[in-house]
Amino acid sequence: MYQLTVNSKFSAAHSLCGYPGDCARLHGHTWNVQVKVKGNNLDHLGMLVDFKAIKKLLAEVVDQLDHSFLNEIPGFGQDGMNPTAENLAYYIYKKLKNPIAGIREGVTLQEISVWESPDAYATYREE
Ligand SMILES: Nc1nc2c(c(=O)[nH]1)N=C([C@H](O)[C@H](O)COP(=O)(O)OP(=O)(O)OP(=O)(O)O)CN2
Ligand SMILES: [Zn+2]
Repeated sequence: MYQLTVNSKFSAAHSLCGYPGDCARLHGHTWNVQVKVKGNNLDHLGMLVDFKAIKKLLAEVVDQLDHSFLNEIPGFGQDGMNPTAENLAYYIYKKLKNPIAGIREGVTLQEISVWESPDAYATYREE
């Protein structure tokens, strides 16, 4: 099995609804995002998939989050999920699962990790 990893980041504000502390107030982070893709077979170039293809798909999602107020992004906020690192990892996973699978047969999205700070991150994968 081969595994590819691509990293990106974005800056965004959020507030955690119901949080019993200062994270309920408006504040921001530079969020680091990591995509892991897996598959068993390489193409004629010796690639699982071109890193550029993963970077392009990730950029499409990240660009929508960059310099946003996450609570206002559809799927988050009062009628949706609290914008925690866990829920951001889930959100990005759901956005990327099908596009990644569409790059090439046998290639699947393995997991998404989201860092809220250098010391704390959450990972979502389907098991
Ligand atoms: N499991 C989670 N716990 C927390 C999340 C989260 O997304 N998932 N988020 C927060 C807040 O967003 C908070 O802003 C982050 O706080 P923290 O990691 O503590 O970062 P700080 O920069 O504030 O560091 P300190 O060491 O607390 O000063 C909280 N928890
Ligand atoms: Zn926060």
